Amino acid sequence: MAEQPELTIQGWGPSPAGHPADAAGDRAAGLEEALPKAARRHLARELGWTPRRTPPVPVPEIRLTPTRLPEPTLAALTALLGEENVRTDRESRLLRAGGKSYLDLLRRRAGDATDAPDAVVLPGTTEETAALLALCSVHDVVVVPFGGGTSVVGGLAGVDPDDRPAVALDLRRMASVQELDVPSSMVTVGPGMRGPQLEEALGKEGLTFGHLPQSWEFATLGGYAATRSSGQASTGVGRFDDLVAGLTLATPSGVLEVGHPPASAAGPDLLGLALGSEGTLGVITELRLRVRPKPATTSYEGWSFRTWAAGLAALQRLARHDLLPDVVRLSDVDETRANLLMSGGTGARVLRGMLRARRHGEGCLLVVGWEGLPDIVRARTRAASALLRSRGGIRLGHSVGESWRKHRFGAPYTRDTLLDAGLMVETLETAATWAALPTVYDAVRRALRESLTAGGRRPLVMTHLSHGYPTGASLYFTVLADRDEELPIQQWLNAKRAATDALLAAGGTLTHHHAVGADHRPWLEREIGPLGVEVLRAVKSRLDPKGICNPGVLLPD
Ligand SMILES: Cc1cc2nc3c(=O)[nH]c(=O)nc-3n(C[C@H](O)[C@H](O)[C@H](O)COP(=O)(O)OP(=O)(O)OC[C@H]3O[C@@H](n4cnc5c(N)ncnc54)[C@H](O)[C@@H]3O)c2cc1C
Repeated sequence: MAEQPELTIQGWGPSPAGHPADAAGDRAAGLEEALPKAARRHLARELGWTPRRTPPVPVPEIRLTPTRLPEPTLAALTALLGEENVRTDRESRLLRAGGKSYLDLLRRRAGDATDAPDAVVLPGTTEETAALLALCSVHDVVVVPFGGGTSVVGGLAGVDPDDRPAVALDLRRMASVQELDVPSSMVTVGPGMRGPQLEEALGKEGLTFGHLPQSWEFATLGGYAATRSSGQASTGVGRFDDLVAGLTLATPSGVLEVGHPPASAAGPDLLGLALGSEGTLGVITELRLRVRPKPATTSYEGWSFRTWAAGLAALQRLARHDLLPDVVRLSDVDETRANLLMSGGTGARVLRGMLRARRHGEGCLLVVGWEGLPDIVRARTRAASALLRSRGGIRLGHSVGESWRKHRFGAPYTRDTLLDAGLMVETLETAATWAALPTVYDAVRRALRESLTAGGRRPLVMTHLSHGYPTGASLYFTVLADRDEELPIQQWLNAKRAATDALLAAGGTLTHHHAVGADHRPWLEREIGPLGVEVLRAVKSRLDPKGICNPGVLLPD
């Protein structure tokens, strides 16, 4: 198994040389190199923030409690998996301590990893995983499946109401292509595989998978399935759910095979229970995924709308006529302004000047991308462009679209730099119908502003629409504020609570693609109702009677 880059313990990955994120600025580069002067000034003015050095505590000083696994349990785990696949060393445990939410990073940066798993276990097959779950049930050990470790909702928190010892079940040994069925456009893979490895394997056959979330470099296919992820091209290729033809779920009560390609009417679809189960029902140990030919043509371009409302109306119109591009991303005025300032360079300056000259103000940037056969791309582009233009859109050309594509994995690297300079940086997301989107947008921004405005501090809330559907779209909010160094965790918890209440009240979903995790579970009942929660509990207690499978997430207390 080839070594893959690791996420860092206190942030995102170390930027590999030559990675596009280098242009956005990696953490070693520091604030001055990561952000152009105009962007630093803009943030200071908007936020009431003075840049300062707030580096994380050195890794050797991070606090970790001794493993709580009793000796007989460790011996049983070792007898099952072999010594090299049961790890209790400091680094293995630190690397699986939680995910990559702002709260996770705050804790790790402050030197706290007391919530790290007691051990890391690495099964190699479905059978080994099932045996491991049975063993952990007997020994009363909590099991938290660990894919790429990129959860942003506390999905790896490992919290157990009974405070039992916990292991992180790392899936990296199950990370290969097992079968490629070209006539059926289907690939069978291990859940520990990451996107880049899958694309490399498929590319040799002229195929692609096409699921590209911003966490693509590190997240795993099993993690995508467990959280119902959505990638940047989901409007075209579909959500991850749409791409799963079937999967294998190892549970403490046995192994389930769900999904019957190409389609089946044999009762309710059990695949839907496994997708989004977040490790609470067992471990996804194999995935059968839909693949497609590599697109012969890709075309990305930028457009500008005078206002957010005009951009929304244009996209709604595209959706109604089934003309939405494969990638669609409309930024509001705040995000457009910040992105143009952050990208710096002559291109952004020329663009701003051109928009002003056409009395477009700063506008709202729309990035669209089409992929597929040349004739079809051409026809779709032509029809969609005519509609965008008729709704007041100004075409900015391919360089804007290509620039977004080049830098699209860079933001998490920049986040590390901003955290080092005294900022709070976090994102949240939802989805709503076209009718409800404007209300949800206003309500969330208002809630965040009210919660985070205090003592000279003001937040910057930047929003974009992405993942379009015939019935609505997803909204993604990025929030920056001067960090409250006294109560940084409370500062974000208050804001998140206010935003979540607001988006639910306005008709948004609790989560469109980040999942429930530990952070959203107090609100799950509001989304699916008390009976819905009882149904999920009943399924869990049948598959996981001892409640060892990731008990800290999804289901409310
Ligand atoms: C910077 C950044 C950008 C992101 N961008 C996106 C985005 O564009 N789109 C998006 O959808 N998400 C995004 N995310 C969220 C995250 O990447 C996704 O939720 C992803 O699906 C998690 O995959 P993972 O392999 O890292 O899973 P992990 O974080 O390891 O686990 C996530 C949850 O799934 C469970 N789990 C993992 N593997 C399995 C398995 N094999 N069987 C059962 N349960 C399992 C875990 O126990 C946990 O509850 C982003 C996160 C970050 C930090």
